[in-house]
Amino acid sequence: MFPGADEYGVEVDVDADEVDRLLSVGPDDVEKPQSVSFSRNVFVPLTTACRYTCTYCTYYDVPGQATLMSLDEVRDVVRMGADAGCTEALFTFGDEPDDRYTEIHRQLDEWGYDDILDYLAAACEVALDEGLLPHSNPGDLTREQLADLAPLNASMGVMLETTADVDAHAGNRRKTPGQRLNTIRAAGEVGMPFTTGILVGIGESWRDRAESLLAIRDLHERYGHVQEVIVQNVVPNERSDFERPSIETMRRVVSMARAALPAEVSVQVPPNLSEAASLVDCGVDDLGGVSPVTDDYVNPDYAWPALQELADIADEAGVSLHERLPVYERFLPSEDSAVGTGDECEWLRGPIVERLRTDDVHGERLRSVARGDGPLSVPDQANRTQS
Ligand SMILES: O=c1nc2n(C[C@H](O)[C@H](O)[C@H](O)CO)c3cc(O)ccc3cc-2c(=O)[nH]1
Ligand SMILES: C[C@H]1O[C@@H](n2cnc3c(N)ncnc32)[C@H](O)[C@@H]1O
Ligand code: MET
Ligand code: SF4
Repeated sequence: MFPGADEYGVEVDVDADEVDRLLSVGPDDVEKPQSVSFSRNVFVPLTTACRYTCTYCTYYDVPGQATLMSLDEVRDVVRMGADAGCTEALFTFGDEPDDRYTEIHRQLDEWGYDDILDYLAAACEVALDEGLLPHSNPGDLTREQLADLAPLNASMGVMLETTADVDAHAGNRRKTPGQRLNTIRAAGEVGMPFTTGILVGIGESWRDRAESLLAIRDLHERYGHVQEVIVQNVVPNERSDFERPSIETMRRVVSMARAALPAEVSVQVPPNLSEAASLVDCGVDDLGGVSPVTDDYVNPDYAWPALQELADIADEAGVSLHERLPVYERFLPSEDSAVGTGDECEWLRGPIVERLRTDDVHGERLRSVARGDGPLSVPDQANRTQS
């Protein structure tokens, strides 16, 4: 069983024969997708405080130096995103800061919030109010924490990273495979469309990669909630000198991911970190969230490609490009229009469905993306006086 799995009572079924099968899979064994998708997002790094210290990470600040965005700042950035035609507010930040971050706890207390997740809920409400669909990745969560955030998120995510016990997660405050798997399972239990993935090049073996992908498949087979699996290559930064995996390595891991996962689960690579055009024929069918207005705060040295570059990636790979919402189509309410009319939706809760159906300029935009009205169509600056 994987490290830490006992502690959380997570049992995942990883078949040894399947691991062996995946170890022999390469680019010739998978089908090329017909199209690739992406989502237009605005990145909201709520806090730079984090209870962990992953050695590959340049995102977090040490206690005493961490920052917390105010809700006014959140509103400014999501509004800018909505005006630029984005559909997604991406809330990704440090895992729930521990007691060492007195500055963060003091500030949250002063603003009247119990903890960072309570504050995240308020930030999601701001994003919805400004016309965007929240996708939150605040790190590891319990089922109760996920259930509290579920009504305010179109989808959520956490990278499994790896099922292996790697030095990159060493130390007494660290990610454990058991806790990550527990988070992915909890998302399934509450019925939350979910993004997860593996980080490639942090000291894991080929066998670990195969096992990680099969662990994700097993949890998806139980709950049906995994919408996409990110195959993310580690990149060096000013804090760490991890070697970037070669393109041959990435082609083989992406092929493995495609061969491991059922067809309804997308395989994503981030186009700012990887040579995406050379990975499409290995099964990549999604380029993730791309922002016209904010940096990738997790990997700030790696700029987002412009929309034209995404079109070029698709062209070079010989597939079409289309824009999607942060939640994949199969989780949307099903009857009639792109976002349905009935009261029943298996996956999305009231505030999200209401946002999708609101009769304003942002609702129009979300519905047009849901209908698949043209890959690169962005309205001219959304006119607020009309909304
Ligand atoms: O800009 C980034 N977006 C990241 N995203 C955003 C992601 O590309 C999109 O939000 C999803 O595709 C949903 O549309 C993540 C989302 C997750 O749920 C989990 C991990 C990541 C990782 C990153 C990342 O490193 N940088
Ligand atoms: C948000 C996600 O970003 C990834 N992440 C963190 N640091 C790096 C890095 N140096 N290179 C690539 N990905 C990274 C982790 O997988 C995390 O879960
Ligand atoms: N801290 C979270 C995690 O590692 C969110 C992404 S990293 C900024 O899962
Ligand atoms: S990757 Fe996430 S959990 Fe790890 S140190 Fe960075 S912010 Fe914290």
